[in-house]
Amino acid sequence: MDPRQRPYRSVLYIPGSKPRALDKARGLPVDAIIFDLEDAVSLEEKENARETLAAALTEGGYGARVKIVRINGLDTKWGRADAEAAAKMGADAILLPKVDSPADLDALAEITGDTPLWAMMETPRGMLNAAAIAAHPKLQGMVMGTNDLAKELQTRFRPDRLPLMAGLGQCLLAAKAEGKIIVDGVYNAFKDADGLKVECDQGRDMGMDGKTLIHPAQVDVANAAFAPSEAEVDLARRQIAAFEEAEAAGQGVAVVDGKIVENLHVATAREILAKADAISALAG
Ligand SMILES: CC(C)(COP(=O)(O)OP(=O)(O)OC[C@H]1O[C@@H](n2cnc3c(N)ncnc32)[C@H](O)[C@@H]1OP(=O)(O)O)[C@@H](O)C(=O)NCCC(=O)NCCSC(=O)C[C@H](O)C(=O)O
Ligand SMILES: [Mg+2]
Repeated sequence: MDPRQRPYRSVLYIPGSKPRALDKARGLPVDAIIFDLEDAVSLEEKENARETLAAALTEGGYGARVKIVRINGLDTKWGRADAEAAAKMGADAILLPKVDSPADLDALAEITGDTPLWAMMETPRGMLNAAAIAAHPKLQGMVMGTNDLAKELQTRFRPDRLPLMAGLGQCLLAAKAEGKIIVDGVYNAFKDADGLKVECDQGRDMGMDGKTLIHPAQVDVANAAFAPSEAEVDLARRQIAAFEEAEAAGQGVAVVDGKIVENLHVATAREILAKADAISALAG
């Protein structure tokens, strides 16, 4: 399936060092997995995690879930070996942390060849260079690293994420301009389903494709928030039908529920139906 057409509602981080979690993910209804060698893995476990992860991916069992390996930065002592190993793990993509500029992706691509790349967007310089990073020919998707970004910006946590909005907006514009996937940052309080829902809804409203997650308990909330609702699907069907009827009558505009429907609304309606179909196909 074209990577842009498939759902990315729930993107779960799994520490590459934890066999139980690596196994559990084989049965979780997530759209994508980030197999992590970076921040979820302690310094003592870095080398072992690479081997544990390679064994889990060789064993397989992750089905249609998109498999993304997050390596350590190339400026760390593990980065190069991670990149070389990740390129042989059969992953769908490799995720580079703390991307500051397209040159960081060039350096990774020299090691990983044709494997598609994803970028962690989590530094002030990365925000400023978001357009150039999104335009990189090997880049498939962006992941917002809101913990690192908050740290670098010295923000305080706010439920409305106002201090992060400039960065989130900048990366969204960049990703959309280049037709790349973009998924939102994690919600750290993994037992707070209500707070997670608020943040997922905010990300969905902004146009994010999905949310990165840190615990299985967060999956259902994200899947629901980033899927088209029944009401949205129903409206999309009615808009398409009304527009086709208007067109047949020689008109360029239809009216549904008191609101105009033009070509561009029909395009959005078709995208909503395509996403709903893709989600049904995954579930089936
Ligand atoms: C947060 C955790 C440390 C909690 O772990 P734990 O106490 O083991 O949780 P539970 O006992 O509730 O776990 C229940 C079962 O679920 C499995 N589990 C837990 N987490 C995951 C997971 N992420 N994926 C798959 N399975 C998971 C446990 O193994 C239990 O299974 P079982 O025993 O068979 O019943 C832990 O959830 C965790 O480590 N989460 C990941 C943390 C992480 O990935 N952090 C790094 C990513 S966040 C980040 O870096 C973002 C970015 O860079 C930024 O800057 O913002
Ligand atoms: Mg980070």
